[in-house]
Amino acid sequence: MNYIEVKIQITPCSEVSTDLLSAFLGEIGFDSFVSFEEGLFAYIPSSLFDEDRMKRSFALVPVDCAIDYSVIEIPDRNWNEEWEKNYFTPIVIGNECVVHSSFHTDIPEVKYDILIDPKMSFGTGHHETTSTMMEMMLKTSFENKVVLDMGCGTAILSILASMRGAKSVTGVDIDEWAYENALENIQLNHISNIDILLGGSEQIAGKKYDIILANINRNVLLENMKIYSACMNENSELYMSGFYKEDIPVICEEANHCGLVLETYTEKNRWVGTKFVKKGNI
Ligand SMILES: C[S@@+](CC[C@H](N)C(=O)[O-])C[C@H]1O[C@@H](n2cnc3c(N)ncnc32)[C@H](O)[C@@H]1O
Repeated sequence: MNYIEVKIQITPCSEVSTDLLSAFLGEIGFDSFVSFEEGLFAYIPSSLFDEDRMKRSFALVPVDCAIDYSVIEIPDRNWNEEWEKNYFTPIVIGNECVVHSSFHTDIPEVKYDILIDPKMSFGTGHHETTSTMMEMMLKTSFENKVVLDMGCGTAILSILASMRGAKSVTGVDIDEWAYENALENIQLNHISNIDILLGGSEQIAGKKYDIILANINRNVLLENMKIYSACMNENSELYMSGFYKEDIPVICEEANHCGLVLETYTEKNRWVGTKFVKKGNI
C-alpha cells in the first residue's frame, strides 16, 4: 500500500495547534503523525487521501496560525519499522528504568529493562504522560498488589508493574492494534502474570484492584471514573494521566464524587500525573 506524507508547517507552531490538527486529520483517515519543530508530518494511505478535505481540516484549527503544506507519495514499505528505527530511541526513566526496542544497541544498564516494539501503539516512555506515570510508579510499592492498567497501549505500565513485584496485572485497551501489540510486548519481556483484555470498562465490572493505572484522556477518565472507583477497596490507589494541569479541578470534582482524594500530582510540560486514594466505600 502506498502512503502519502504531508509535511505541514505551522506558523507559529505550538503543542495545542499540532494536537488539534492531528485530531482533525485522524478523523479523515490520517493514521500516524510525527512532530518536528515547526509542524507535523502526517501519513495517510494514498487511497484515502483527499486534498480538499484535508484543507477543510486545516481551517478547523481555532488557533491563530498560518498553515503551509507539501505532499509526497511514498512507495510501500514497512511503516512500523521505519517509525521505530527513526523516532524511537532508548529512554531512561527515573534513573532506574530503561525502555528500548529489540533493534537498539548500547542499552544503559539499570534496574528495570523494558523491551517494547511499539508498532504504532502508544507507550514508548517518550510521551510526558507515560514517563510521569512511570516515575510515580517507581515511587510506589507494587509488592503483591493486584493491578489494573486501563488503556494499556503497548503494556509498558503493566510490564513495569509486574517487574516491580505486582501479584497480577490486567491490561485493558479498546484498540485492537494495541491489544495485539500488548500481547507481543509481554512475550518479549517473558512475563507470565499479565492478562490483556480487549475492550473498555465493561471488562472490569465486579473486579477489585489494589492499584489502578489509567493514562487515557480527560473525557474518558471523567466518563469512567465511577466504574474505576467501584473496582477499588478502601485505600486502593488510582494513578491517572492524559490531561493538563488546568483539568485538575474538574478531574478532582468527579473524583471526590467517587470517594477518591487527590494525594499528589506531578507536572511535565502542562501534562500531569495524579495519585488518588480511595476513602470509604462509595
Ligand atoms: C495515552 S495511551 C496510554 C498508553 C500506555 N498506557 C502509556 O501509558 O503509555 C491511551 C490508551 O488508551 C486506550 N483507550 C482509549 N479509550 C479507552 C477506553 N475507553 N477504555 C480502554 N482503553 C482506552 C487507547 O487505545 C490507548 O492505547
